[in-house]
Amino acid sequence: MAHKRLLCIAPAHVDTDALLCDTMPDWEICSVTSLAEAARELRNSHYLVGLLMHDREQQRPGDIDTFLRRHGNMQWVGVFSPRDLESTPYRELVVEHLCDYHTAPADPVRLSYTLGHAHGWAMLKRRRQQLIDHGNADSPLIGHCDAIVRLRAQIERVAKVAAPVLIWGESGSGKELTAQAIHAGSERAAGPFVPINCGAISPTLIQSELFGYERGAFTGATRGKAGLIESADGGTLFLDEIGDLPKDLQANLLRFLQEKTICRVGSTRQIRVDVRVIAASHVQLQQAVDKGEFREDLYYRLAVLPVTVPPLRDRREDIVALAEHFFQLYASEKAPRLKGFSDRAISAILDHGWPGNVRELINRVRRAMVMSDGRLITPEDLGLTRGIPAPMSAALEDTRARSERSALRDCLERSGQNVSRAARDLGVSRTTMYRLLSKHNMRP
Ligand SMILES: Nc1ncnc2c1ncn2[C@@H]1O[C@H](COP(=O)(O)OP(=O)(O)OP(=O)(O)O)[C@@H](O)[C@H]1O
Repeated sequence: MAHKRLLCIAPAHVDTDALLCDTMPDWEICSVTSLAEAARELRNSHYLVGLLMHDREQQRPGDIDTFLRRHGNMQWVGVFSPRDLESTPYRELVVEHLCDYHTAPADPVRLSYTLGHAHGWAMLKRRRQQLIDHGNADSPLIGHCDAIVRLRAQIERVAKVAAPVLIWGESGSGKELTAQAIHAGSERAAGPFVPINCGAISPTLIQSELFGYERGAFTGATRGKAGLIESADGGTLFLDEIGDLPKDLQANLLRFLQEKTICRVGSTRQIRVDVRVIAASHVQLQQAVDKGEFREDLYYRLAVLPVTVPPLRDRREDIVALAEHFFQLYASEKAPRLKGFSDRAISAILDHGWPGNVRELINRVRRAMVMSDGRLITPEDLGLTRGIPAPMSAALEDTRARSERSALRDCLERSGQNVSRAARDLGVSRTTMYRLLSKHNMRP
């Protein structure tokens, strides 16, 4: 059992020994009388739990807010007079920063239970953070379900050999992450990992992008340039959406895979390149081969080691852990009061089909973290309300409008009233940003 330590901030006239020591004999308690003294103590010592017994004469709400914001990694319990709790700034403090509160005069026994719970809660959070920080140190892929355990084992196996890998998986399921993991686990880990999305480069440019060009190869080519294959020398080339590679380039790629040499556009000189190729596709390439859209010989060259990334809907046991991982990952974008997911949100996450896979999950969680108005993310914040008994639509509209207004205000404030930056932070276009500002009668 971890040693329990409490930092207690109380006015000088409160006898904290008499209040706490009898009911909390197993705790080590440090009592201080001001926020400044508490800040000094926290610079030198580590505490999981703090008790703030409010001193109206000495502590203004703004000072308490600044102090608790700075020390938000602890669990704080407050004791306030009933009069304090009638005023909005104090109620805001309680909601924003405290895990629980009592009204003065506090009952020692009840207070000791609350502090015990706060300590248990802090331990759980610390354990979860340790898992997030270190639990997956060997693999960037979060998850413990059978499908991910199998995928990790496959990655480990194919990383050890040099043959080409063909990764299949739905869009957003983690194909590039899988390719990165194979590269990181291979002998080439110190070399470059060069990704290229074959579907995103125009067919007229892809040849020179991949193979490079010599000076004078075409109008405007005033200097020669190495292509992506050359720049991956000693490392791994990741060809995403390989099914989109034009037919003539499929022939060039096949030649490179067979001969390990390339020819820049506008040159006949063969350049030897040492690259491992990992290709990926969201369509079953075999079907493209059957339809004559993809060269069969290239397919067999690439598919020496096939790896399948399962869709998120087949990894139900991991979805909540992934959602919580991304909540932690983007914690700096959320309001301090936001503590996690409501039970309804967890049910909605589990019920959703995730057609956009992990990328959709990331986008929904990030959006919810910006839009949420409360302490816990709701299905509405995630945009997952289908199939869940909805609150009355007027109330929902009202909640949504309030969320939008507060997200717009926060983002504009953070960006120094810069509309483009605020739009980027919110993940919307500038046009949508202006539409939202006008809808809410707001001006940057
Ligand atoms: N198991 C996982 N653990 C943690 N993050 C993941 C996991 N799977 C995917 N991601 C994250 O999800 C996002 C999408 O993954 P990735 O880009 O690898 O998917 P993809 O299948 O290559 O997508 P596309 O087909 O659209 O190119 C990335 O931010 C990635 O880091």
